[in-house]
Amino acid sequence: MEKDADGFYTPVAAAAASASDAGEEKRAPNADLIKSTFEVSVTLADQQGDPNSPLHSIKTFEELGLHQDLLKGIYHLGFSKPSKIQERALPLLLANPPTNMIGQSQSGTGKTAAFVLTMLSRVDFTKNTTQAVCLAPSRELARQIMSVVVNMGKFTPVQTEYAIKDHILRDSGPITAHIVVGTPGTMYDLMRKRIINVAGIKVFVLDEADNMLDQDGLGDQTLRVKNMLPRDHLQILLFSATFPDHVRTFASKFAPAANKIELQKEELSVTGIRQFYMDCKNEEHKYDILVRLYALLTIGQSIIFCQYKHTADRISARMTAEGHKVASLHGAKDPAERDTIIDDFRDGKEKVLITTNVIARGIDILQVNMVVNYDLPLMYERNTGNGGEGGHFDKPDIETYIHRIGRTGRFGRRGISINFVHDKRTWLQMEQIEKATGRKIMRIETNDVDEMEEKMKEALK
Ligand SMILES: Nc1ncnc2c1ncn2[C@@H]1O[C@H](COP(=O)(O)OP(=O)(O)OP(=O)(O)O)[C@@H](O)[C@H]1O
Repeated sequence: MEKDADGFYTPVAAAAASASDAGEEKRAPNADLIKSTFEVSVTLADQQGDPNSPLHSIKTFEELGLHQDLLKGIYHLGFSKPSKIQERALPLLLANPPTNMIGQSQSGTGKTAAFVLTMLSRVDFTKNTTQAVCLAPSRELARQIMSVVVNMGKFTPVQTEYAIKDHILRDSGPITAHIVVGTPGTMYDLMRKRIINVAGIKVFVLDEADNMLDQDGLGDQTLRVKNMLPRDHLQILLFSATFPDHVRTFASKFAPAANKIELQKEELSVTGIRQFYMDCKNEEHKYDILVRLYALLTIGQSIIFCQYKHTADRISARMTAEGHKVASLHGAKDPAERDTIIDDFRDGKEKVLITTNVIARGIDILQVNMVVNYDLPLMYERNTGNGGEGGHFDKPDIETYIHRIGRTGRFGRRGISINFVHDKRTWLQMEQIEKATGRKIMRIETNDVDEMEEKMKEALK
């Protein structure tokens, strides 16, 4: 991938420029923004011409009713044609009067641009007050969304601010940024303390909406934020690759009378991701196999998902001690460290990232061509007996599986996912995943490194 000066935009510069334009030297809003490598591969053109592809569109961006300054931003990012979700959603999102939207489209098909363009289109830049807020489940995703806002808004005077932990200086005054992106806990805090003035907010976006609304996840915090917002004239946008049935009903209440773009069950994951499994003998064997895969993991970049933080730490410490270069990231690390780890990975300084579900959703790093489910994603189920005390992890978490493997195969690229199974229980869990997603998971022999290599290289061709 070539990184020429034009195709490799550094949001830091734009953020600093927009901060100083507004005479706001004190709080450079996006000073820690990541570099984004918005590279577009030639194969995309073919896929965008295929009517069955989620990247297909018959319209151009010009036909979608976007402002000239936003079209410039889009082309600056190297986008030439909209994807299906962008083509279908944008005219509905931009129509007046504003209507709510529940938008579902496979991982890596460009949902972010759809809601970012809506926020940028709805902001009145003559008013220095917050008009659009966007919530995401992790700081990593919030920072990534912000880089899209800054990049797409490069030719607009947009002012932005974060609502993520440890970002806002304690003595900082009220936020006047047009668009605020963050995680629900911090967003709520800033609204409650009136650092964010909610009166002018007219767009409320939930990325990874099913996760943000889930009562077992961030549902309570998200609802608290919503209750702070003006009730009239608020356009609510919910986007995700998955909307399981138990969230769908709540989503419809949360965003009443919404336009809906939905996927069928069999369309949930993109076809460019080839799925494999490896039959390991036991937990220790899983580790051995991972180490044997190391050379393959570093051909491009890879993400290894574990169920627990301590597993991620343990295997990364062990691999590091054995001379391999890996990084680990999870929610118990402090925010500054998390930012450095993900930025280094994004920049390709680290090739293998061992992590938990914290980055299972939304993270867009085009060079990631392999995802390993070291542990399959499992759902916490509360016990039904004994007054509901306690619970256990036994059922596969289908949605998280879809999001995890979706960290590869972005926007038509090829990718591989490998699941480690090691006993009857994990085998059955994988079978359930296969059934629920309707996609075959192929076996790869664990003791034949050549076969492994051959199959994987073929899958990436
Ligand atoms: N019209 C387009 N042309 C070319 N590239 C695009 C286009 N729209 C989006 N992209 C690129 O495709 C990639 C995936 O987009 P995005 O991250 O928005 O996916 P998503 O649908 O939000 O996925 P997820 O469900 O995993 O969050 C990004 O790198 C983005 O820059």
